[in-house]
Amino acid sequence: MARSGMNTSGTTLDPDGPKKKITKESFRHGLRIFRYVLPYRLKFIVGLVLLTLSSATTMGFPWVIGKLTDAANGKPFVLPNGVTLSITQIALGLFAVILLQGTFSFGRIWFFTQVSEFTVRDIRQALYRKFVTLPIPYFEKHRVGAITSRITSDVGQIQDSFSLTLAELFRQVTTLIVGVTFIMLVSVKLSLFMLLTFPPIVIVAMLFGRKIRVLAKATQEELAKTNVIVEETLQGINTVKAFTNELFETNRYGTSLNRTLQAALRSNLYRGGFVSFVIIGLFGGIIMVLWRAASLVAAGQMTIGDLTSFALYTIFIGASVGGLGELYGKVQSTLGASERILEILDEPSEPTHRPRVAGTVPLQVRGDIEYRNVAFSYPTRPDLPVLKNIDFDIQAGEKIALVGPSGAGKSTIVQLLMQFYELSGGKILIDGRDLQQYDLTELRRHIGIVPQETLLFGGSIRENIAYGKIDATDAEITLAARKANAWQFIESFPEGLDTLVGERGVKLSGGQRQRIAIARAILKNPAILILDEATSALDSESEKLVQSAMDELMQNRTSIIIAHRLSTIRKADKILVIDAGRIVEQGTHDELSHSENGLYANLLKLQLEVS
Ligand SMILES: Nc1ncnc2c1ncn2[C@@H]1O[C@H](COP(=O)(O)OP(=O)(O)OP(=O)(O)O)[C@@H](O)[C@H]1O
Repeated sequence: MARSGMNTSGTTLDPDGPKKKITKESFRHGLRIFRYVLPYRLKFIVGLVLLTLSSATTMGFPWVIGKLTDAANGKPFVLPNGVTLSITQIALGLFAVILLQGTFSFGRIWFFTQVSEFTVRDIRQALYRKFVTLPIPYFEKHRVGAITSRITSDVGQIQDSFSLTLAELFRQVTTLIVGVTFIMLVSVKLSLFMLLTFPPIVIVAMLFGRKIRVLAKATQEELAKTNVIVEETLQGINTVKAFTNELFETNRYGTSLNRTLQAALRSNLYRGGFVSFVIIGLFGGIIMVLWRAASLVAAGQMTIGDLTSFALYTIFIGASVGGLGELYGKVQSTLGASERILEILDEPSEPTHRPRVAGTVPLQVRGDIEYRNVAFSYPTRPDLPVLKNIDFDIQAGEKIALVGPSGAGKSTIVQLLMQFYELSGGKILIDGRDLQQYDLTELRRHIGIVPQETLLFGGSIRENIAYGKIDATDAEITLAARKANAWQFIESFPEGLDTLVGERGVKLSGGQRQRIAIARAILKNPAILILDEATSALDSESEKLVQSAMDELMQNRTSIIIAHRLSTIRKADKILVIDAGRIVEQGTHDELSHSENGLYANLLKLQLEVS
């Protein structure tokens, strides 16, 4: 699970969770993400060449400055062919170096960012395609927040890497190698002295920095905890007040705030220490090197120009050593992110959307259904059998009602028909053929569903109805809406079918939403229909409209209804009474209502009493 750090304003930072140690294995694994770069390898190579050139020009800069300083000190710069360059000429050369450096940098950024943008788009696309084809159990085992952060923050992390980190890494390493070579060329004695002084200081500073990061993270975690308290109590403010726990909650928040404060103070102590260490340690080191250098210059073993070059290279080297430490952390996060992304991409998809074998006709479904000794437990709770030995037949065109107490397993029975889960035992046949042998997509195309709670997507009513058949014409949509008794209310909106619904649109009532769902199903025109009746009561007018729309929809289809209303149950050809995952009774309404001690007769009595 990704854990998010928080900055002091409480927004989420650093979504990469626990960092991984860079091992050969994790490195090799993370590198697989590069296959998404392959299509853009030409751009990548151009970027790399420009990066090399820009690094080279950067490294040439201190060298030319040294020559300029020497020229100022009366030691002219002589080219290998014997030509002496004037100060102006050297300065012009310096200008040329900078001009090149600027141009190369532009090109490098342009090419690398292109590669990263294209790559990131492809990775997001691949992830999304994977998400929607993952089987349902995956979504029950993982939180949606965790899944979406793969496509947002993890991909973002990778984007940074391709556009920045990689280039930085390359540059720092070349700076280090070239820089050390150059200072060695300038003065071996001073270089050795410098290398013994500086790197240890930089390494200590890095360790210091790491400690500070750990402490900062602890502060952020404490802060996150205080935020949880605020959120929790504000969301449940009614409960807080009803239990008169205002003082208790205030104290709880206060305690948590104090913990944040302590953590923050501790981290600030280190922060202060770090700054004074940098001032004393780093500048102390500089003083020591300068002292040594000054002695060398005084002894005539080194020119002022060499000293200048040397000092500049030293600064470059120091910066790159420091930068490498930071980059190490970034590479770690990137490897972690890419591993998490690859993990999802490697998940097996549902075998949907298999291309149809050429020459075969589209699947026709009549609608005979058989459940043969079906046993089932949910993958998240494998030890809890939800269905046991479910065995029944439905002839094409029949209406079957599933009734039974809450939690009996009715919804589970119909979910299995959609093949959302794998059976633990037994089999389900449609038109005499095992469900397993169907192409999932083709099969689901023939099953329609009207759920208890209709999910409307943000958009127009038209789009929401057309969800049942994406390419439906306006006439088809209108006809479906009419048949679903939805046209009346749609017409009453000024924008008609274009009325926006969902989060930012009009709010439809429960009955209206159901009729939209029915219109969707009518458009889809499936051979098999699953109706999950809403338990919440509608007013009688709305109830009548929904009921007659459902009757219209059920005509000439095999229908399985999770029934809560007597009127529906009476009309069913057969009723299956489910209790604790078994079929305990089956028959028509008349048969079952007369069996004295039957569960159905009892449920019936209860419902009559309620109404
Ligand atoms: N996704 C799931 N993961 C794990 N267990 C589940 C899941 N969905 C349902 N269950 C469990 O399976 C059992 C049967 O649930 P199901 O939803 O099929 O009952 P139901 O008869 O449709 O109930 P209701 O009438 O209240 O909707 C319940 O014990 C429930 O807790």
